[in-house]
Amino acid sequence: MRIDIVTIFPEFFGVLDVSLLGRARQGGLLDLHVHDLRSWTTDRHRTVDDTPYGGGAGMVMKPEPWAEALSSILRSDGSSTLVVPTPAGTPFRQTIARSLAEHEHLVFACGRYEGIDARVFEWAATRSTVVELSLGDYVLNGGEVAAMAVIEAVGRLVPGVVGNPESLVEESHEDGLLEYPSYTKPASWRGLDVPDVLLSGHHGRVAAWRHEQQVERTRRVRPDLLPD
Ligand SMILES: COc1ccc(Cn2ccc3ccc(-c4cc(N)[nH]n4)cc32)cc1
Repeated sequence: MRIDIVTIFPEFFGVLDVSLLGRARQGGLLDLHVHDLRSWTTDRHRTVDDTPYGGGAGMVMKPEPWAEALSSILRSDGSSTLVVPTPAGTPFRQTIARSLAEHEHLVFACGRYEGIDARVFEWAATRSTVVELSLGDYVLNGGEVAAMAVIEAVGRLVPGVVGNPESLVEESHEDGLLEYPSYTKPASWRGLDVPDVLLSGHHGRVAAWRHEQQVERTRRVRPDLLPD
């Protein structure tokens, strides 16, 4: 999978050189490139924003630099998917992460200010698939944090990135339920004991207990995830 990120803060993504995704990049599993939007400006001040038509506070990102950047990054055969973090997007969930992990080329458009001129996405939709995503019902200052979260959630699903694919199966949201509580040594810690069933060595009972814990935790914390 190739991932391109366009941002006015390229240094923000330095962290993608470390940890799991860093190793995946070195191993050639993830081909990740970060671009500075200002590279596609033509004026002396490298301007990327201007005042909003219709008035209002803040500034809007100009369409021209974005069109120049995306024209040189989006694939000409229409196979690219443009991922646009925005407060007004579809809520990002594990189902979307799984779907995006199947795509060959993801391009992340990280806006700032009050967002990007809306015509950019109308134009981009004629040459790519455009997916507008919200990280949640709260407001960030730009798209970078959201893009980082989506890239990590998607990147870890790419075959080979996570050492043991089994560990991807029993995770929160993977089967529509929250994960069960996990424990490790010591069996007793500050007067708190690991549930006996986990020490029983009886795999069937352990599996049943873990599923019960998933359902109970989901019912308590996220009843919205349970079927009516
Ligand atoms: C019109 O209201 C606003 C419009 C934009 C902004 C700042 N901003 C600029 C680009 C950008 C991209 C994503 C997000 C974002 C995504 C989620 N889930 N929260 N916030 C925020 C973003 C603030 C408010």
